[in-house]
Amino acid sequence: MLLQVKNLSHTYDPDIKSNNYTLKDINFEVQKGEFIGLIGHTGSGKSTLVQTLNALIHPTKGEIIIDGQDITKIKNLKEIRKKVGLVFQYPEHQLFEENIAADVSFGPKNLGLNEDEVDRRVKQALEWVNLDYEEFKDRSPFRLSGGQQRRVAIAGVLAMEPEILILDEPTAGLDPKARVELINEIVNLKDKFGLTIILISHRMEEIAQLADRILVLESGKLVLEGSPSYVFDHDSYLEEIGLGIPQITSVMKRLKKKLKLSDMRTDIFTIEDAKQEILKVKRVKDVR
Ligand SMILES: Nc1ncnc2c1ncn2[C@@H]1O[C@H](COP(=O)(O)OP(=O)(O)OP(=O)(O)O)[C@@H](O)[C@H]1O
Repeated sequence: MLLQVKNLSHTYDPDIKSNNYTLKDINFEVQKGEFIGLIGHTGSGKSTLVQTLNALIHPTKGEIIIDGQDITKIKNLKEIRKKVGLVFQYPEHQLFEENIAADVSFGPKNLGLNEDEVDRRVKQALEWVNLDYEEFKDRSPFRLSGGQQRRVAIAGVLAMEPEILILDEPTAGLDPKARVELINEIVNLKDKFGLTIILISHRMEEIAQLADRILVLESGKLVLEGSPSYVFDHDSYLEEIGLGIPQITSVMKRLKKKLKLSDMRTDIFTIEDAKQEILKVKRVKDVR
């Protein structure tokens, strides 16, 4: 088991007896190479949770065990940053160096690595996010498209070679084309390098297509957990807590009900899969 979160609670209130907890007794596990989707209504505690995972926030109670070690007890933050990389919402706001190579090398340099190793990591990280090193290394991060800036910011975290990559709404504010490109990069990171990823997103389509498993937070509690098929089958409950299901899944559910197609699958997350399922059900009906 790569990550175990045990009885994790957090309050921002200095008076911990106030019972004003943002995270409430959260327990979950993540296997190496898994892609976890983290969803929840705004203010449910998603960002707080992921910030405890890379020690930006010290939780009020509980354990976060990575590779058998409770990171809430580790004093050396560099040790934790090597294990867990966190890409914040709008990470381009944190680009600050005059060129891209300098920006991406900031983290590895801070680890005290030698120059050759820093260079190797910068080249590799840029390659991982599909930015050509020679073409981009000397360019200013401020003269890139929004999608490219985001990729440079992600490269900066990847250059730390973390075991777990956490992305907090990586596609927020990008246009559809840049969004699709960035999602493809993220899929590549998992498929090619077997990286363990935790992704926060308000876009249910994105989560459904990417995640192996989804965690649902509501008012600081982990209220639902399972495969996309399982989680998005709880549409009434999700609606109650202010969340939707992917639009295409909703269309399939309505079609099934309206046309009384009892055999039709509704755990469908892409237009292509919807088309195939409708054709399949139609063929079965025609044969009958
Ligand atoms: N630094 C802080 N001090 C006090 N309260 C905070 C702080 N950061 C967040 N909170 C509160 O904790 C709760 C959870 O916030 P958090 O940002 O973790 O939610 P979220 O699910 O990530 O929301 P969003 O989807 O809007 O990003 C909210 O009520 C928020 O106001």
